[in-house]
Amino acid sequence: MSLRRPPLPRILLSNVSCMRNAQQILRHINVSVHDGGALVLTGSNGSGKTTFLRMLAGFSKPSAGQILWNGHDITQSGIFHQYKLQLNWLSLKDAINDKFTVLDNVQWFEVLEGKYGRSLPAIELMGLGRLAKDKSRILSMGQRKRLQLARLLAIDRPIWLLDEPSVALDDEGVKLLEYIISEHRKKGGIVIVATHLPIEIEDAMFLRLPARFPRKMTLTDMLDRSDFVAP
Ligand SMILES: Nc1ncnc2c1ncn2[C@@H]1O[C@H](COP(=O)(O)OP(=O)(O)OP(=O)(O)O)[C@@H](O)[C@H]1O
Repeated sequence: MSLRRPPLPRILLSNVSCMRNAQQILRHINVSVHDGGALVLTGSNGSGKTTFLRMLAGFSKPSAGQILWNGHDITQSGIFHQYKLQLNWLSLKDAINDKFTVLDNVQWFEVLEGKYGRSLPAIELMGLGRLAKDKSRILSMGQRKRLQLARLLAIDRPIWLLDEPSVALDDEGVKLLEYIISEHRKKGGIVIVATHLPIEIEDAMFLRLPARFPRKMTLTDMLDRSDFVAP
């Protein structure tokens, strides 16, 4: 009988902690993500969701523990060089040049990636086809977000790191976001999302980061606690 080893997770966080300005933001995080997997980060404002994504993107390093990609520590320079080519980062800063057309704002990234022909279909899928030749400065907030999502599709890298991707999207936009996440995962892509808003992602793992500054207990909290005895 041959015993097959379980496949190595594509991404593994092993006992990862992160400090910012001498303050502990993330503490002892252990999580693994396989191809086709999705991880949803939730938690209150300031709990460290963006910090988590930035660490995965390599913008900051863990203060303890390791982030492994294919079993290799991403902070090693040779590995990081290959790892960063796998990443597609979507943040609240949209990096849209208002003077460029909608199409140019997607195509420019696609060309840098050495790819061709994906931008217009992506823009159309995201419902911006009619605006493709317009200057990006006329876009609404939700349309700007759709443009960012079109970029994800045009660049087409395997690991998506999405910081609040549904902010400013209408219901149809959220459905499109859910659709492209699902299609990406079917191809073996990985999606890691920080969000406050509900996004339907099938079989996603959820990681709720604890509040960094828990609010003070109110009288109601105290009365709700079964072990609380009034003085
Ligand atoms: N550059 C920095 N230097 C020092 N502290 C920082 C820095 N960036 C973020 N922080 C702190 O790290 C903590 C976590 O911030 P982070 O942006 O990761 O939270 P978040 O969960 O994404 O919050 P939100 O839900 O508001 O987007 C916050 O207390 C914040 O003040």
